[in-house]
Amino acid sequence: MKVAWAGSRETLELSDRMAKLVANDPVFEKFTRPMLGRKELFKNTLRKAAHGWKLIVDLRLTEEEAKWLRLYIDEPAYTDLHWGMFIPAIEGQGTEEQKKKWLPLAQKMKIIGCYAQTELGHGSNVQGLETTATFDPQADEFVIHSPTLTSSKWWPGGLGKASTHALVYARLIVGGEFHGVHGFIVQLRSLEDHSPLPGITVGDIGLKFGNGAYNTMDNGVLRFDHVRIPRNQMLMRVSQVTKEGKYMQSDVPRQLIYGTMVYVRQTIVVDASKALSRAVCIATRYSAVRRQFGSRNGGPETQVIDYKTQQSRLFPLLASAYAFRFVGEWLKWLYMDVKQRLEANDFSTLPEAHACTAGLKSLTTTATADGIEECRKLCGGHGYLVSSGLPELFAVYIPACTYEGDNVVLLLQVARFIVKTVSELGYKQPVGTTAYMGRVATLMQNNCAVRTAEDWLNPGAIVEAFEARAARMAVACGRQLAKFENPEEGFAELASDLVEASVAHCQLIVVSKFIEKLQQDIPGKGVKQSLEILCYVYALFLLHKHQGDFLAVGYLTPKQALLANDQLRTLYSKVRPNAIALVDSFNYTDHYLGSILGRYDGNVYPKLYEAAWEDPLNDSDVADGFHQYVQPILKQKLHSAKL
Ligand SMILES: CCCCCCCCCCCCCCCCCCCCC/C=C/C(=O)SCCNC(=O)CCNC(=O)[C@H](O)C(C)(C)COP(=O)(O)OP(=O)(O)OC[C@H]1O[C@@H](n2cnc3c(N)ncnc32)[C@H](O)[C@@H]1OP(=O)(O)O
Ligand SMILES: Cc1cc2nc3c(=O)[nH]c(=O)nc-3n(C[C@H](O)[C@H](O)[C@H](O)COP(=O)(O)OP(=O)(O)OC[C@H]3O[C@@H](n4cnc5c(N)ncnc54)[C@H](O)[C@@H]3O)c2cc1C
Repeated sequence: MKVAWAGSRETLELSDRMAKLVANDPVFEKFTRPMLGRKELFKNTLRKAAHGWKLIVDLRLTEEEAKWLRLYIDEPAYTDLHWGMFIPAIEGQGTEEQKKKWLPLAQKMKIIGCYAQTELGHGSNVQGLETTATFDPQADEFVIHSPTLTSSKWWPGGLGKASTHALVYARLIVGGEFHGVHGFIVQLRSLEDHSPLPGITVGDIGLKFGNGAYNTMDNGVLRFDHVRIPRNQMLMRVSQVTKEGKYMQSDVPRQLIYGTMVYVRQTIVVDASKALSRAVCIATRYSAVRRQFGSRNGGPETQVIDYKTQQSRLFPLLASAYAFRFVGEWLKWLYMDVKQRLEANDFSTLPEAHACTAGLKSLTTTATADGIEECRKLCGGHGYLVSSGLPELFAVYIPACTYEGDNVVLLLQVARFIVKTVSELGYKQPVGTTAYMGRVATLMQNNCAVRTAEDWLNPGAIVEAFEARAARMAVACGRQLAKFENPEEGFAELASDLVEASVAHCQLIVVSKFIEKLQQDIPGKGVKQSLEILCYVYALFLLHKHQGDFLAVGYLTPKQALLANDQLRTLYSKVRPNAIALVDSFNYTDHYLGSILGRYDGNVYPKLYEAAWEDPLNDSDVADGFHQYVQPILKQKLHSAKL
């Protein structure tokens, strides 16, 4: 199962090597992180990033190894935005000449870049950005300016203190005409002494949610006062401005300017399974250690993992972690395919890639953020201790529901794609993830054939149920929209229903990709069978949770919904014997898990007890401040017993 989770034996060995490298290096210690003040915390992150980079250079790590190293270091740093957004943006939107100039500098870390798109006033609405880039043909330069307070760049990671350069998204003005938002490489700080260049005001935006957590990152604010950059620092693959001041659009679609977001959304889906599996690993191991009630004749109490309620909350999350792992693998493939096509100027699959990355980013991050919090509750009171690892994991993870596109805004993008597909059904055969809509007549007509709980153990029955639900919800939205004279007004009015239809479509993708994965050759005794059980748990859990949808569209009867739930209970009993093995298969070191509750050796209580004494409050028996603030109250002489 370790191999199945990792993807291959080579990846398992490689990731294991990187995990151990990090776990055994004292520089990457992270247990004191929540106790550190902001300055200390940030300096420590700089130290870790420098040490990480040194290892990459000294050990000549490959890109793949460096990515695993970053994962196991487990600390957001400015380097994420440099490698994860600044470099990919130049790769995707720069001309060959621009790539030749900027990529070697960035890849050798001679410059440090960030991705400065969001502003104080606008994040989701990219076309609403206010920063301007006005072309001055006399000087052959762009003038970058922040005309209002709300145009201040706000949020970019790495901008606050570390970056020397930024990829700034600004409204292009040529000859007094606006040409929409484009990307510009702007130097922010001196390469000599790191001080801000003239016309640049830059700093950190302040503390964020939770202790430690995302506060290792210097999310920044940036303002420009008529800052001049050479013309060739506008990324010009999509459109060009000539020396003479002529704006030219190439054949490349304008949406390619959003290409970096598509890339990162894809990586976020892959990462969702890592964050969720980590929380699930902690909660599962601890649920086997923890015992409450049920002692008979002086025997041991019941392990909480044996309670059906614990299983019905925990096992769907375990199954979701595996489901997200496999859909992430598929999405990576889809992205690589689109990337190759884009390089060959084939843009036909870009809308599908946008809809899939946006929808799956939204679906998996929402489920993961909620899942981490559920795991905290599954660990009872001890889950609330920082030493459980869950509070910091939650605090660091939840912004994923907002960054790279607010999850609701992204589902509305999926809705546009679905509605368009439905409206074109008469004359255009849908392909890819919407191919099922080509069978819409059958899906609208056929009803579920399940008669017994065992009938639900059938991939065909499951896929058809999810297809029928998604198709019927999409068609219902299409019919409702048709009643509006103005389609945009209709879209705004029906937004909540459209979001639900998008969720149904995305859940169908995850379920189908899990089932497709099981059609592959999966070596290892019992591995495929265990994955099949998890796949059914994932699908039937969703079906149970959203049974209202399946019933409302008239595909299922209440009896069939009840049978699905009966089958789910049986499946939980099948997961139980292998639950610990299924989380051990993630192959996480204790360092990476960062949790006393999730320790591999299960030695939870002695370690919790020991850790309590390490809290600074326990440095002395009498706390600082006692004599000043508590003792006077204790010694106070009141005239009356009543206050
Ligand atoms: C420590 C030691 C380390 C050592 C070093 C080791 C190094 C190793 C390597 C490490 C690598 C690390 C990797 C880490 C990964 C990165 C970490 C991530 C951290 C997160 C940081 C966060 C960053 C951000 O948040 S950046 C800002 C993101 N912002 C958004 O997402 C904004 C959301 N809004 C939008 O996307 C748009 O504005 C939108 C889509 C909502 C609306 O846009 P619009 O212009 O108004 O468009 P619209 O009219 O609706 O649609 C027009 C048309 O275009 C289509 N469309 C829209 N978007 C896209 C798209 N992206 N692609 C393609 N097509 C798109 C849309 O569908 C419409 O189509 P039609 O209907 O056909 O016209
Ligand atoms: C930790 C973190 C790191 C970040 N890093 C970066 C970075 O490196 N670079 C960068 O450029 N940006 C970064 N961002 C910014 C991030 O991309 C934006 O915050 C994000 O895109 C959401 O935009 P917003 O803040 O404008 O939200 P808003 O759009 O203001 O959202 C507020 C509410 O309005 C709703 N809403 C908005 N529009 C609609 C609509 N059309 N229909 C229905 N509901 C709507 C949303 O659902 C949400 O509930 C980061 C943000 C965070 C939290």
